[in-house]
Amino acid sequence: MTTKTSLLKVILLGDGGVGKSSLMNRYVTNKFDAHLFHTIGVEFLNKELEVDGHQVTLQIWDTAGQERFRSLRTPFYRGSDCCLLTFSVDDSQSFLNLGNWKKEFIYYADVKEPEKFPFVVLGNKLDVTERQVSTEEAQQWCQENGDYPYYETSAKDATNVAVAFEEAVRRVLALDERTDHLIPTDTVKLHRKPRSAATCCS
Ligand SMILES: Nc1nc2c(ncn2[C@@H]2O[C@H](COP(=O)(O)OP(=O)(O)OP(=O)(O)O)[C@@H](O)[C@H]2O)c(=O)[nH]1
Repeated sequence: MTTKTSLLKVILLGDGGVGKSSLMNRYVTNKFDAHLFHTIGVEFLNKELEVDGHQVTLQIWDTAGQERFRSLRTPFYRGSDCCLLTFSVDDSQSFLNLGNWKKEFIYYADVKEPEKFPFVVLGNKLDVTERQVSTEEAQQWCQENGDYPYYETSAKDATNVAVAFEEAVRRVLALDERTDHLIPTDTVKLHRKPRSAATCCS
């Protein structure tokens, strides 16, 4: 019997500097770089995992948060199975911008039923001492905007990073059986390259 693996595309969106690349790198390579450059365009990494008995190849797309790279990132929104809306708990503006990121995603990904789409919200840089966004206000935003799961993460010390990505997978798997994503595992090695050649650098 051939084991089946679901190929899921998850995209990280949020303001420049909130830690999207760091979250992806922490999750996939378990490393943290305190001196990352801004992402230009989009890049992705794959991670294989098992969630509740399902084999999954998670394709994590990391996008450039800076406005000047908007046209380089939006073409990659389509086909996303889940969107991780990310802000930094020490940057209130990045929190205020969550709604804009959601709108941008829905528009460019051409989401037909936005109220059903699985968004997960990440409040990153939990390790910092000077917060500008409280847990309560972030939870409230999530509740009022679609009852989204909310995770406070630290890419620096790895707090909640894996559980947040796993929750994203659970949300997608819960939607349907993902039959359109089921591919034999022996074809999945196509996606095992550490970095996509089609991506730009950070
Ligand atoms: N203290 C702390 N710093 C972090 C954390 N995550 C990221 N950083 C730092 O924040 C800076 C920006 O991180 P990036 O991962 O490049 O942010 P980004 O959201 O990908 O930025 P863009 O590529 O411009 O969209 C870097 O100096 C990181 O080292 C964290 O959890 N805690």
